[in-house]
Amino acid sequence: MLSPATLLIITALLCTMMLLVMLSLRRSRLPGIREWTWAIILEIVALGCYLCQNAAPMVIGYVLANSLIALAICLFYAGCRRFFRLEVPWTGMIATVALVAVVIPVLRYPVDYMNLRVAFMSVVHGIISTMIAYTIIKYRPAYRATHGHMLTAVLALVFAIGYAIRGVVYLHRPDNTPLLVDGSIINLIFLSLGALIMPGLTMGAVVMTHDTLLSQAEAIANRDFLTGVLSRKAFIEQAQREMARASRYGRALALVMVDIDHFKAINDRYGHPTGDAILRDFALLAEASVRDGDYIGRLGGEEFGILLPDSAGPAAAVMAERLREQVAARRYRAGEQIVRYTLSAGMAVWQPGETIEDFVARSDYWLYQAKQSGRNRVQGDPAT
Ligand SMILES: Nc1nc2c(ncn2[C@@H]2O[C@H](COP(=O)(O)OP(=O)(O)OP(=O)(O)O)[C@@H](O)[C@H]2O)c(=O)[nH]1
Repeated sequence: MLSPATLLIITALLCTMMLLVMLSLRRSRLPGIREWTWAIILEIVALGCYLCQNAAPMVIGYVLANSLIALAICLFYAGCRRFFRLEVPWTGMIATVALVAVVIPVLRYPVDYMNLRVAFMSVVHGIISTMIAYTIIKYRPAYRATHGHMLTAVLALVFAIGYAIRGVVYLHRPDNTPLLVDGSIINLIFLSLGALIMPGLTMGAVVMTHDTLLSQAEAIANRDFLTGVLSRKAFIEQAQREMARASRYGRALALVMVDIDHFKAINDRYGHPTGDAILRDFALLAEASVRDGDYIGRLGGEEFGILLPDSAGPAAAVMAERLREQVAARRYRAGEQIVRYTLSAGMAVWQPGETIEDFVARSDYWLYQAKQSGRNRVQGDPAT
């Protein structure tokens, strides 16, 4: 049968493995990793102190061990707050650890109120585990699947409930056998719960970190770094998905190609950084001008694509013309100077069976025509 001491040794090994995984994530520089790393280090040290309970001075086996355990769970909570870029309530956390450091010796000397100590520590763990679960559920990203976050929150809740039960059970425990000696099944179950909390939560933190890193990598791959609109690759992929949808449901789909006029001259006259700022300015104007569900992508230097699902020619022409007018009326302030710019646009409505290359080429053709006939205008296929 597993003894309490063996359980603690296994936990310490588990924590060490989770520490190595956590250390491997430090390079990501995500907030929260440092606090989570310290939490697991302190947990390992606390387990060492517990194991020495019979050999070491009482202050190490009881006061230091419990204070470190409390500090570890507080630091894990701090890591969660930092992960979501929230303020960390350091004062409350220091007060909690100080309370543990005071209450534990009071419940140990001169009379050993062991069951009361266990109940007290269970309350501390239960409250902080609930706060961890609440923080993760409340602040998890709303715009994507968050299985890793939910896993961690559910784990924290399970631990909170387990600690609540443990507190109640130990308050009603008839004998006062020390936990490290008590080989009863109920003690082993509760010890396992306490032993698993830090490696379990750390595993959840690792999954949340991976999830965040993956979504950051996706954003980098799919977004144009200068303007924040879709990259060329992501825009073309989206256009292909919308073409399939238009084909399946017999819906309209329009593509407007936009090119800022005489952009080279803007760069030459005001400098490259101002040219960059104009590209960002245009992207902001375009984003404000399209409907939810439309897509904007930067296809090359100063060329953008706007994809309008469920829009036939007239609706797309109205949108393109409105954007052209807004840009022509725009006075962009760059330091002391006011920069004015215009755009040319070519528009095409997707024809069933048409490939993405032909669709883009048709819009490009009309963009070329708009440039040739004097710029600052929108042109499109007369059939649309
Ligand atoms: N500032 C800035 N300039 C860029 C960027 N990408 C491309 N360009 C510049 O955009 C300019 C495009 O010039 P052209 O292709 O001659 O086109 P244009 O001057 O806009 O002339 P038309 O399109 O015929 O009206 C080039 O000078 C590129 O160096 C960028 O990311 N930032």
